[in-house]
Amino acid sequence: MALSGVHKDRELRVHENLDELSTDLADYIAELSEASVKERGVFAIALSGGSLISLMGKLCEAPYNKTVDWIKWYIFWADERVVAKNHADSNYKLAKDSLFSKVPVVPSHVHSINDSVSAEEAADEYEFVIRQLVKSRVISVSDTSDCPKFDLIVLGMGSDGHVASLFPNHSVLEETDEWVTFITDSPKPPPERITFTLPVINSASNVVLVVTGDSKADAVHLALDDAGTDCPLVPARMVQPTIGKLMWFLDKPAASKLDASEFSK
Ligand SMILES: O=C(O)[C@H](O)[C@@H](O)[C@H](O)[C@H](O)COP(=O)(O)O
Repeated sequence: MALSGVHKDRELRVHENLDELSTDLADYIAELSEASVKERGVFAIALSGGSLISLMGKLCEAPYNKTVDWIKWYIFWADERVVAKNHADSNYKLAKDSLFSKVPVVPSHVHSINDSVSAEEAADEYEFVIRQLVKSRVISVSDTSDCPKFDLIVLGMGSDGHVASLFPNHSVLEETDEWVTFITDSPKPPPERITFTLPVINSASNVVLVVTGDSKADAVHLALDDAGTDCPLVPARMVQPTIGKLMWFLDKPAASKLDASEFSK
């Protein structure tokens, strides 16, 4: 690892290269899975789309393919594009093809959205599914709110600082009543998406942000450094788990505009 730093309730790990980052990410997720299965008997994980999925790929290789207790995994999407499940844009398809077709997850534990209804209906239905699984304790409930407490939510970040499908200056950032909401005007195509809201993300036991490449360096700086009041508030900066742990996995180009003081804190 090139550098690491702990500040308040978040930790940053900056890696020399993507290979090293992927190994560390697989180790970290495997450890969280083991701890959760030991404590609760299950591991409820929610994923986003984008490059983080291929960066999670080592989880499906030795030794993790054999050591992770895959049948205890319950898989969700922190955001999903409202397209058919077999469409190239589907986050479900991406994760299935790259990860879950390679390890013995239980098909009925994989909770993808209903792709045959509108974005609004898909969000409502997805929230209903999550509510049922909170009732049956597959997903825990937050100690501080009525929100679900996922064992882990894995997020990427766009170069505009968006996370999940929570985009800068979008009213979706203010949604606090719903657990899952929808947008029809995503600046990143495709336009129709469902997304966990900030209260749900911030209620998780663990949140991981996986961000690589120099096109993200400005947004990483805005998300993590002590920015002035005239700096734009990027959604990634609003990811602040109430009780849970926040971990950023970065490569050196993505971390290139961070204040060096981050690493001595
Ligand atoms: O479905 C999506 O589009 C996402 O969930 C989105 O939030 C993604 O994670 C980021 O845009 C980062 O994507 P990249 O890592 O590919 O840049």
